Amino acid sequence: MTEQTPMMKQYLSIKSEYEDCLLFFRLGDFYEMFFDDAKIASKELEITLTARDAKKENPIPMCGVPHHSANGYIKTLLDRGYKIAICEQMEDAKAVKGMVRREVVKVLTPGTAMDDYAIDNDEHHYVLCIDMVKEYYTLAYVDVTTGDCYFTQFDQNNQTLISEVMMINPKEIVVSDSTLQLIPEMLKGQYIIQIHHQLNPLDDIVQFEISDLLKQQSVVQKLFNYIYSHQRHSLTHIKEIEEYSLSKYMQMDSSVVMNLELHESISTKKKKGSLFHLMDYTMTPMGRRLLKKWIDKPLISQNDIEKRQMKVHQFIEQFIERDELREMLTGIYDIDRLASRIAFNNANPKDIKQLEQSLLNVQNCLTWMLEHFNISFNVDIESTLQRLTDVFNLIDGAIVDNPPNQYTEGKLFNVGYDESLDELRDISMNAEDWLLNYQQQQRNDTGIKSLKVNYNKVFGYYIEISKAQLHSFDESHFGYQRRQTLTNAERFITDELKEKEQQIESAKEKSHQLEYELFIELRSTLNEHIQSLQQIALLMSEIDVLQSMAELASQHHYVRPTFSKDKTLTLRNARHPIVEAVMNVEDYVPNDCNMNDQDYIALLTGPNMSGKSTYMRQVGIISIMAQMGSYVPADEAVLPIFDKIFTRIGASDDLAGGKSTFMVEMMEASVALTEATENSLIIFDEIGRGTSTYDGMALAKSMLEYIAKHIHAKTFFSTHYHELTELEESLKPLFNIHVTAKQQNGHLFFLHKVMPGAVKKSYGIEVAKLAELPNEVIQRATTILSELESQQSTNIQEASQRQDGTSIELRTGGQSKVEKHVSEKVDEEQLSFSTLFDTEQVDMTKANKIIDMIEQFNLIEKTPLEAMNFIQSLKSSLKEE
Ligand SMILES: Nc1ncnc2c1ncn2[C@@H]1O[C@H](COP(=O)(O)OP(=O)(O)OP(=O)(O)O)[C@@H](O)[C@H]1O
Repeated sequence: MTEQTPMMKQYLSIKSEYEDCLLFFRLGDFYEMFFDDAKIASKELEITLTARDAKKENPIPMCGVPHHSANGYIKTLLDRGYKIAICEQMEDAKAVKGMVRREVVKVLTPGTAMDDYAIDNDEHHYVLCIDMVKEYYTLAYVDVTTGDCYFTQFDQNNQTLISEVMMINPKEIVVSDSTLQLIPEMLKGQYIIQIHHQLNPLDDIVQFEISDLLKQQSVVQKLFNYIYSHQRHSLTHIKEIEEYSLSKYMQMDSSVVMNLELHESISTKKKKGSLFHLMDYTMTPMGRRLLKKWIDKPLISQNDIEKRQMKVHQFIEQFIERDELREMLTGIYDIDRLASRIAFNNANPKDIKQLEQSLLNVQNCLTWMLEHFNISFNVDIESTLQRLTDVFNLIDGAIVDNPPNQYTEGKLFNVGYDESLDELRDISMNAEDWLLNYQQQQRNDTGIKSLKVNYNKVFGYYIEISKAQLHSFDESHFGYQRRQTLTNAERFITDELKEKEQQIESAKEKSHQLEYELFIELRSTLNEHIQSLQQIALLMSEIDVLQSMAELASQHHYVRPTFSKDKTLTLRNARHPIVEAVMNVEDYVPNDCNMNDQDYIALLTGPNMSGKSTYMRQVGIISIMAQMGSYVPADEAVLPIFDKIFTRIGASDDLAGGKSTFMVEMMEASVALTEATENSLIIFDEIGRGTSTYDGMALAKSMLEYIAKHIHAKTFFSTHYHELTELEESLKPLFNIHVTAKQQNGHLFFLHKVMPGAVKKSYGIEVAKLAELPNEVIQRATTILSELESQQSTNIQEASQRQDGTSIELRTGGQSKVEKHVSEKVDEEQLSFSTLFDTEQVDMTKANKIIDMIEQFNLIEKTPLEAMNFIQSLKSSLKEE
């Protein structure tokens, strides 16, 4: 081992305390990285890997980034999940002999970084801690940049965990070693997971409101320990932890967020094309974050939903006042994040001034609200106005209009804010006049008209006389001392000038120091108002989201939905808001939808590309929008309140998790079938197509039967298995609908209109033709299809003949019809057709007779008792025959 230089020793000693971080080690104008850190950083940042002591036996790998442009590099590394320790020089290298003292000033992690460049205005930056307590998952998460903090717990169910984590979308997840084993692979593949080690008592760390009960939760302790170990800062700005239960909101499985494109478009993975993007007419970053939260957590209390609707309604009605309000909202900065910066002592003078400007605009908005709208909020507007006036006056009286970014540069405070500061400033301000006077006086004394008094950084103030004037000049006579000789001039100082210079310099220095102290003081006074600021931010974000919903409804002609008590679902002329928004409004074909507690499974058929997915998705999206309190894209909307939504749409692989398309499909279906209730909405798009036709069809059919028998959830089920449409005969709640298309002159036209009944034809080959598959393939497919179709009809004929002229369809169809009517009334499996009528002894003629009698009797209209009596009499009459 070669002996390390003192600087490398210093590096290694600091690095040993930050093993899990990339250490950005400040050397002059660069941050340097060494050893493995350098190898990682050079690869990730695509910068050159060099070596220190290249000529020695063991050169040290090294790379670096310029200090002034480090932010971009840091952000890249954070986005890729690295932790970064920033180590600065704590002394002026020129002023010290030997090693400069260096210290780590901050540790940045993807979820705890507070700097502007590392955070996205429109999104929360949550750090999420997951823990396991008995058979519960406990989750605690916080956004240190805004102070929002939440806690929830639920049964140990990995699907629920995945859904909830995807909804939170944390920047990093913190777990202990033991919990790591339980975390589903899918989450490990998608999120940055950090292992948590140390645990200090919570009391030493937090200084915000926290109930004793939550304090005892190990997940809360672990979360704040993790944050504290990186921020090393008191967490005064963290808002009171909001505890919620998943059942307080509409629950959506993880595929809903993706399939209904709540956050991003499936095809582009961008915000554009998502429901969030469509709905976003907010004017502030705080509003934007709240809108996202409302999309993720639709309400289930009708009362709460209607309260929001009423507010949206007022904003819609008063559109002129709303326009004014929107204008005023534009001038409001991110008060939540400004408040957090104040609490973290990293707010600069510009931040404080932005806060002041925001408060002025908030004041205007709230006064406007009081004058023109009659909307009440959880926070009282008048008392909020009073509190914000206090903070506004504080800043307004203190900081100048255009302050510098740094509070070490002076010129921050208004004249009159502090007497001593004014005095110090007078000295430097008056210096100018003094110097002009002094120059004039020297010119008079020496008789040299071109004499100048000037200043430079190295020599301070000096008197300059040109060489041409020097011959007639006796410097000692005037007490001039030579300072510097130039080609054309000589520079002097005098005792008087030196003394004045010291006075000016020290006044300047003192005033900077005083401004710095005053700024720190102002910041800590503002710190006492953090809670008020956070309340103001919450109120403004709510106003912003509500006006945004009003703007959305007005611009797109949406309607206010109502909620049914009897499980009716009626949509008239409903549209898919995102699809509609990207095409001409008149090109979109609106559709109706009708369901009730008797008919609640819609089996949807239609050609590919006709609009089946769009139709089903629109019902899901409309339900979410309605339960957010928003208006919806339809002419009329009556909806049940859904407790949960499940979707299985399109192909999605979980290759990272090692699961095939079909496996994912079955898992998603399984979640829906086990968790859905009669108040849920299930959207299944072509379930079963990932396997053989018969397997797929069998699975699809049995799922539909299961939903009808056990779940009774509102279900939309699209399929290309036309055989399934026959279920309408036997499965009472199921009804067929189809999306229309027409074939004309060999061309296929999509009409996108949803109509009752099933389609008889798939048009698969016609759609393939539209996709411009080679003509030869299309023609061959047409031949194969007609061969298959004639083969199938021969098989059916043969089967009928084998049954000695008895139609199989009639037999099975008839049997199930009886079973259905009977079981619907008596709901006992043992009373099925076979046990009731001993099938062995019922021939086809008898079966048909039974069916006729049942239909004549109109069993379906009767009470269970009447039904039972009728069946008993039927049985006896059959026996007698
Ligand atoms: N109601 C509508 N009005 C106008 N255009 C529509 C409508 N519904 C769907 N479309 C258009 O048709 C395209 C295909 O729709 P969608 O994906 O819903 O078809 P699909 O029947 O589910 O197809 P596949 O069976 O191949 O999955 C959409 O991208 C949209 O452009």
